[in-house]
Amino acid sequence: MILQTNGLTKTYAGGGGCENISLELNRGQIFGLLGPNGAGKSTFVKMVVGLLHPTSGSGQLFGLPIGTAESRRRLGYLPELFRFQDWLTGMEVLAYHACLSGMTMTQTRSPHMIGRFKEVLHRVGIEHRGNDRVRQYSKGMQQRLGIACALLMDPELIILDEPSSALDPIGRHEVVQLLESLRQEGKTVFLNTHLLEDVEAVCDQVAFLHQGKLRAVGPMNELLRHGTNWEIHVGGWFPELFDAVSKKLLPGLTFRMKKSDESGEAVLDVTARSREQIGWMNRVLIEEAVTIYEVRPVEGRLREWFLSMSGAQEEFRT
Ligand SMILES: Nc1ncnc2c1ncn2[C@@H]1O[C@H](COP(=O)(O)OP(=O)(O)OP(=O)(O)O)[C@@H](O)[C@H]1O
Repeated sequence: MILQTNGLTKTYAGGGGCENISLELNRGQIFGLLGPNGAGKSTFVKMVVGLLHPTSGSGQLFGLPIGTAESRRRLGYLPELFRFQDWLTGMEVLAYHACLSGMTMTQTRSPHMIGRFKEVLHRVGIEHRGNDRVRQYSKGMQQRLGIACALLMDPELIILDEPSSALDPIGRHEVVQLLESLRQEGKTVFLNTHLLEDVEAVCDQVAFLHQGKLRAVGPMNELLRHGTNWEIHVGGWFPELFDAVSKKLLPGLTFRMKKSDESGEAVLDVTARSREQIGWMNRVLIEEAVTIYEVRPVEGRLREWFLSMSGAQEEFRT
């Protein structure tokens, strides 16, 4: 096991933080931690890398207590809000990070290390800018440099907090490819991100944080299979029913009209947290004298899952 946390909790003075997080991360996995803004994702990661002291709970990295220098030796980390010394060149930033990892300046000037700096810059696609100062980099290039810093010492575990937030679609695609190549090399990756397409493309395991609490964790295929999206084909539908039905729904249960025609036949696209909620939806429809012709699950997508887990109460009308 690479990472294990037991009831990890951080409570900030003004509230917020995260509560009682127990997670396990196995070697070779790409793990995606999802959640809306302010859910507590960065707080969790900061405790794991030793930047924040937990209020309670514990964790082990490589079997060593989190927060210790020893537990960090095999770890590469890209913080969410990174700021580099913008008067340094990309190569110099990497040399500085090598020194932070325990090397001397003389060692960073060895042909081996110069080669390594060029290699990681190449890996993130900015090798041609290595001798330019960081202040001349775009935000996306700085983010790429941050990923290069995380990979620099060839860590076994790479923790990336929002690695693609400043990248254009090509850059994001390249990050997904990079993550896949890291997995092929047997590395383990922990990813905090809002970019659901990236998570869908690459993660094996997904956890969902909401208001500081862990709401779900498991293999992505399994979580999506527990399908949150259903189609209900009905008869006897008329537009005024939309509000009547909406008023009776439970948190996490939402629907939109997918199709409807003048004869009163309609297809409702329903997002639910559980099968029981679909039972409730059927009951509500029957109470409104709607005829149900067919109820069937639709293969889930991460976006729908994310919205239903967040308890999004938005209803869409088409
Ligand atoms: N240093 C701090 N002091 C006080 N409260 C904080 C601090 N850092 C974060 N918080 C609060 O803790 C909660 C979780 O914040 P955190 O940054 O961990 O969330 P997040 O899921 O990473 O959000 P985002 O996706 O927006 O980066 C929020 O309510 C936030 O306001």
